Amino acid sequence: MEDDPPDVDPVVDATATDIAEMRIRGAATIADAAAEALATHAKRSEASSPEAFRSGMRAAARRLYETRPTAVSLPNALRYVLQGMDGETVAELRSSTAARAEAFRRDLEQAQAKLGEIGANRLRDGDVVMTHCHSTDALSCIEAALEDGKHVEAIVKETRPRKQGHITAEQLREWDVPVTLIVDNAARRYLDDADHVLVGADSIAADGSVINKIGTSGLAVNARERGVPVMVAAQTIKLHPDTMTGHTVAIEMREENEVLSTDERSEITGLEEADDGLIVENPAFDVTPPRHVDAIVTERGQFPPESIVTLMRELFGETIGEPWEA
Ligand SMILES: O=P(O)(O)OC[C@H]1O[C@H](OP(=O)(O)O)[C@H](O)[C@@H]1O
Repeated sequence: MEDDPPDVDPVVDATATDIAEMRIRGAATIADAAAEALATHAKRSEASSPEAFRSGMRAAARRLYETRPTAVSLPNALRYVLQGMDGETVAELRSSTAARAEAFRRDLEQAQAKLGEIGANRLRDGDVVMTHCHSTDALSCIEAALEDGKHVEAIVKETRPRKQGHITAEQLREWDVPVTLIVDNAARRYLDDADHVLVGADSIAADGSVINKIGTSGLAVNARERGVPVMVAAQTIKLHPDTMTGHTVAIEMREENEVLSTDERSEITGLEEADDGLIVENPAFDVTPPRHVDAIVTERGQFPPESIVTLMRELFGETIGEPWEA
C-alpha cells in the first residue's frame, strides 16, 4: 500500500483554490502567491525529519501546480523555491526554503520594474497603446513611461469572458491615463488610432510563440495588417523551458458558466435539462506565432521573438524536470 501523501499547510490549500478559481490571477501574481504559500508552509512545517520536510514541500508544490496549466511562471516559481531547500536539519531546511521564497518574490518585483523601464523606451510622448486583458508586466511599461514624463493614452479591450480589461482600465485611471474601453470585436476598427499593441504573456515558447489571453493572436494578426507594432511584456519567468525539447504548452479550458449561464442555456435550448447538442468551448489562452510579434520585452532586455531561445538556454539549460523533482 502507498503511504498517505504528506499534509500541506492550510495556506497552501487556500492559495491553490484561489488560483484555480481566479481570485488570484495573472501569471506574475500567481507565481508570487505560490512562492508566498511555500514560504508559509516551510515556516510552519512540523516535519519530524529532513526527509519528511522535503516530501511535505514537494506535496505543497504539487498542490499549487495542479491549479492552472498554462502560465509557466507557476512551475518556474515552484522549482526555484524547491531548489533552494538546503540543510542537514529541519530547522536549516525551513529557513533556507523560506529565504529562497522571499528572495524569489523580491526578484520578481525588481524584474518587473526593470522590464518596465526597458519597455517604456518603446513608448513615445503622446502614444496610444491598445491593451488586452490585464497584465502587470505590460502595465509596468506604461507606469515607467508616465514616470519619464510621457503622456500616454490607452484603448483597453474588455476581454471576454471575464472582462479583465476592467482591471486594466481601473489601474490606468488611477494613474490618470485617458482610457477608451472597447468590446473585443471593436479592436480592428480602433487599431487605426493605436501606436502599439501592448500585451503580457502567460508563457513564451522556445520558437518565440506567445501564449496569452484568448484573443491575443487575432489582435496581433490585425495589428500586423494595420502596421501597428505588437510588444509583449514578459519577465523571464514566463519563458517555458519544456518547449526547448519540443513540448507544447497546455491551453487551459475553463468552465462553460463563464460564457453561458444556466438560464441562458435553457433559453437557447428550450429545455430545463441538459442538451448534449449544445457545446460551449471556453479556452482561456491562444498562441500567437512569432511572425506577428515585434518585440518581447524582458528584464534582460528586449528581443525579437525568434532569438528568445538563446536567453532561455542561458537561464534554464537544456533539461528540466517537474518542479518537485528539483
Ligand atoms: O504576469 P502578468 O503580466 O500580470 O499577466 C500575464 C497574463 O496573465 C493573465 O492570465 P489570467 O488572467 O490569469 O488568465 C493574462 O493572460 C495576462 O496577459
